Amino acid sequence: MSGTSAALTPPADAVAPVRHPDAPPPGELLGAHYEHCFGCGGGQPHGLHLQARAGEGVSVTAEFTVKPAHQGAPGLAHGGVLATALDETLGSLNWLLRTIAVTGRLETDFVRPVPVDTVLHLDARITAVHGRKIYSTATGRIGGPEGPVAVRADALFIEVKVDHFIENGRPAEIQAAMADPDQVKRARAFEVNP
Ligand SMILES: CCCCCCCC/C=C\CCCCCCCC(=O)SCCNC(=O)CCNC(=O)[C@H](O)C(C)(C)COP(=O)(O)OP(=O)(O)OC[C@H]1O[C@@H](n2cnc3c(N)ncnc32)[C@H](O)[C@@H]1OP(=O)(O)O
Repeated sequence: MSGTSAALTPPADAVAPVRHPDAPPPGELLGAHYEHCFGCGGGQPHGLHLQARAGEGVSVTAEFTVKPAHQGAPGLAHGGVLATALDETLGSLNWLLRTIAVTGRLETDFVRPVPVDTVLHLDARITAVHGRKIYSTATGRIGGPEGPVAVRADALFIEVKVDHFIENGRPAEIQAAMADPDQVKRARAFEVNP
């Protein structure tokens, strides 16, 4: 069972994504966008610690090992955790555009059960851009990067400004982030696109 809703089908006048000239080269780790992010942050003890790597064009790869803490049914990954891994991998694509964007819609197909200790090989790419709307797709394979697809997702990310976080985030974390020069530098750099 699979299929993509109309909201995730790019309109006819959507354009191909353009890799930013300053995007990390293929093979390079992208790094966390925020230390306490549940998906990628190194400072988040309960997080997934996903590390995405730039691929060719506007694509990324990542590996996620399913841990006992990620179970839904006995010995099997929880679907929501797998969706999080897909969401995070898809979100990291926006750093190749140097655009800050948040998930508007995420549609996930769960094709095969994923046992604990499995390495999920994630592969994601941006398919089209229409104004602030960024269309993307991802797969998660098991048994190796060329193994069978266990999960897949299509997504729509929406471009936002840094103010999206400043206006909506809890003040304590926003103040801490704004006091961190690396975080501010990283966030502001993405607002000055050529
Ligand atoms: C110095 C301070 C430090 C801060 C620095 C931080 C740096 C962080 C860097 C990077 C962060 C990346 C984080 C990635 C984390 C992984 C990904 C996530 O989990 S993100 C969290 C989950 N997502 C949300 O929380 C979104 C909640 N939703 C919203 O805030 C709004 O709904 C938002 C921004 C998505 C859209 O609201 P609107 O008012 O800006 O725009 P409208 O006009 O509603 O939509 C624009 C277009 O998009 C379509 N659209 C919007 N939502 C849609 C949907 N759900 N389905 C289909 N289309 C949708 C609309 O139909 C419209 O299309 P038409 O231009 O008219 O063609």
